[in-house]
Amino acid sequence: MASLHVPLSSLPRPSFRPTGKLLIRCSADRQALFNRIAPVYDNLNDLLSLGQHRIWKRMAVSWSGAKEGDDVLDICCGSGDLTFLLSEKVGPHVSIHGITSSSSSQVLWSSVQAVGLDFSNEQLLIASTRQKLRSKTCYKNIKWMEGNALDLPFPDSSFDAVTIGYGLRNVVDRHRAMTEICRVLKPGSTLSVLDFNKSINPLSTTVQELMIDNIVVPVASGYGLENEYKYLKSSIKDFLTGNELEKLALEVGFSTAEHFEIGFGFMGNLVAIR
Ligand SMILES: C/C(=C\Cc1cc(O)c2ccccc2c1O)CCC[C@H](C)CCC[C@H](C)CCCC(C)C
Ligand SMILES: C[S@@+](CC[C@H](N)C(=O)[O-])C[C@H]1O[C@@H](n2cnc3c(N)ncnc32)[C@H](O)[C@@H]1O
Repeated sequence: MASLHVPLSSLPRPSFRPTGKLLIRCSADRQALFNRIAPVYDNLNDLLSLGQHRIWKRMAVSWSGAKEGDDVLDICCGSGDLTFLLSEKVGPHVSIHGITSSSSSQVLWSSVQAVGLDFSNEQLLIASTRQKLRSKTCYKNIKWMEGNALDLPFPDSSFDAVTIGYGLRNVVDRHRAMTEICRVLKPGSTLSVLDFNKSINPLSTTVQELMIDNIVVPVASGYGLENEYKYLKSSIKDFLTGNELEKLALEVGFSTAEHFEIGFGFMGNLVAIR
């Protein structure tokens, strides 16, 4: 696991209003934010969620229904947590070379692929570095792509399952993103959207905000990332509730959509079938 001791000087500098408030208005600002936090992103997630985010991500991938032999896509993949979990679902789990006959002919890897797409090159660099450090056969079939969730570079009906973890809240046009996801999914296939839960329960909202203000942001400020993690609270405030996410999915063409609250109500997962 990468060390948390990343020199602040190595992090690219953000742009601020004269008031010192970080601007996160457009795609470029968000791209820059995720490039800046990339070196410490995984470790801060482990620390700040006490490792729970790994359980939530496993739940999201299970809900995607991804199975052996499927073609799968993880949008806004970041450092690849969900992409790795998807590749474990779709395989292959033994080296094809290992099951070849005695002939010396090269056997091509299965066409099965788990694709991780993100527009942050720094996040993708972390993802591909992690992939190189892992030995599981299935990880060899992961392909990392730099691209935009709002304009997916795939034909219609390309994938058997799609995940987007902590990404939908961060794209600048959620309707367009969901429309694109619906387009690239095969009919009858599943989208699994994991993100923070914008609760309709005032107490849950208050506790979530108190934890961000009093634990998450102070810890992040130790890495010079106070404003980047302050963005979390405003982005959740601007997000959609579970019901609104279900409505959006049906609006763009999914046949069914259901939102589940997880992580003590702090997180949520939308499961939508094309
Ligand atoms: C994996 C998690 C968050 C990913 C993430 C998403 C974003 O949109 C960000 C935007 C800006 C900076 C960072 C992120 C980002 O890391 C969820 C877990 C990590 C959270 C940072 C911690 C959230 C704490 C919860 C409010 C309460 C957790 C309770 C748990 C039972 C301990
Ligand atoms: C909070 S991270 C989530 C990473 C990973 N899915 C996870 O669960 O840890 C959000 C990611 O979304 C990416 N992102 C935001 N908007 C995007 C867009 N329009 N196209 C592609 N990636 C985008 C960011 O670069 C960042 O890596």
